[in-house]
Amino acid sequence: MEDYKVKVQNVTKEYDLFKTQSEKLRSFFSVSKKSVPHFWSLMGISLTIQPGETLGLIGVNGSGKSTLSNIISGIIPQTTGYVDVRGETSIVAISAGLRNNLTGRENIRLKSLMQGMTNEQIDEVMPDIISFADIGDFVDQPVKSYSSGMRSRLGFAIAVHIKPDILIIDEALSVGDDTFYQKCVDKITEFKEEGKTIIFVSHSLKQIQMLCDKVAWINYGELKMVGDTKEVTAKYREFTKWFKKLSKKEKHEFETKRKSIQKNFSIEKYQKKVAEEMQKNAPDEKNVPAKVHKLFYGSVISEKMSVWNQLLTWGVLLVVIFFCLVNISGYSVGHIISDPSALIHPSHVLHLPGVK
Ligand SMILES: Nc1ncnc2c1ncn2[C@@H]1O[C@H](COP(=O)(O)OP(=O)(O)OP(=O)(O)O)[C@@H](O)[C@H]1O
Repeated sequence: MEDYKVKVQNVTKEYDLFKTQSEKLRSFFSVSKKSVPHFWSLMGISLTIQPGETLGLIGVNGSGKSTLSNIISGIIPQTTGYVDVRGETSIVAISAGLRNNLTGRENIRLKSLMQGMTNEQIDEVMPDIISFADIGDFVDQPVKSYSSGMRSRLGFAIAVHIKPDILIIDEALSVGDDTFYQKCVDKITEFKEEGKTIIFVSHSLKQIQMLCDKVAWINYGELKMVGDTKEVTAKYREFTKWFKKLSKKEKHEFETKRKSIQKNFSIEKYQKKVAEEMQKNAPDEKNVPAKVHKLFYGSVISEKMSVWNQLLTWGVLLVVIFFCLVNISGYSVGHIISDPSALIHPSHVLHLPGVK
């Protein structure tokens, strides 16, 4: 069996850019394919992370790093593709999961319980988490009153103390002060020494170079490069240097072009391309399109209703309405079927008091 901790294969993520909630609801029930603008945040990412490896995710703002780490941590589903996270994994994405209305202490208990810890284990680790987070009396205040630094410190403290198998750190070190930063780096190093797997999302190439064994550069929804930390960060630096030298107009044009590719991405064409490549690499392989279809959709729960499900929903709704009307009319179902007009001439005659 292939030895990996995390494997993502041909992963895409599509967002519908609805303007209002009602537009979203209408589209859910609509059978017609009236187009809503789409945006493909990821356009086919494949990578593996070995046990004990620290993978850095880099890329410009909006390139899809958080989308990918959220998919790996199970916070959001992928649109297509295969995601396998192995072992007894308890993943914590620091940027996510704190409940604003609960206090720091309640959040610690909630997240720890969700990770499968018992109340005794939580009581034992609680003082360590509070001390690591260094949020003082705020621990009994609702998280909504915290500064971004305090939130991040609490998130990080919980994440590292509940001892996950895979730790996902998404931009968490950018908000703390130097002392906290050093504490986090020490903790991450401790994790690495214990052989834990880490996914580290950061804009700081210095942090990436210090902590990561391997780096994946996500560029406007695509995996531009994955491999040795030094090589990938050097290429990324070249790119950012080139980008910074562009004029404001050129930067805008470049970004508009990239975003337009993400808006017009065709999943059907991509699926076809993957099938062609697979067939080219293994000419004797049978049923390649079906295999690729399974790879794309086999482990995905559709966020949208298929046409059949929509028709079924409408069918059930109409049957329910029909039986309600039959009930109100007072006739039998057989009678209504033979004479549908009876539906609008109920058999009951309402006698109002004092009216003959
Ligand atoms: N819920 C959503 N609906 C629509 N678009 C979204 C949604 N979430 C993310 N996106 C878009 O997907 C793209 C990728 O976002 P993501 O947050 O993954 O990027 P990122 O690389 O983590 O960016 P940053 O470095 O700024 O945190 C962005 O263009 C973003 O606008």
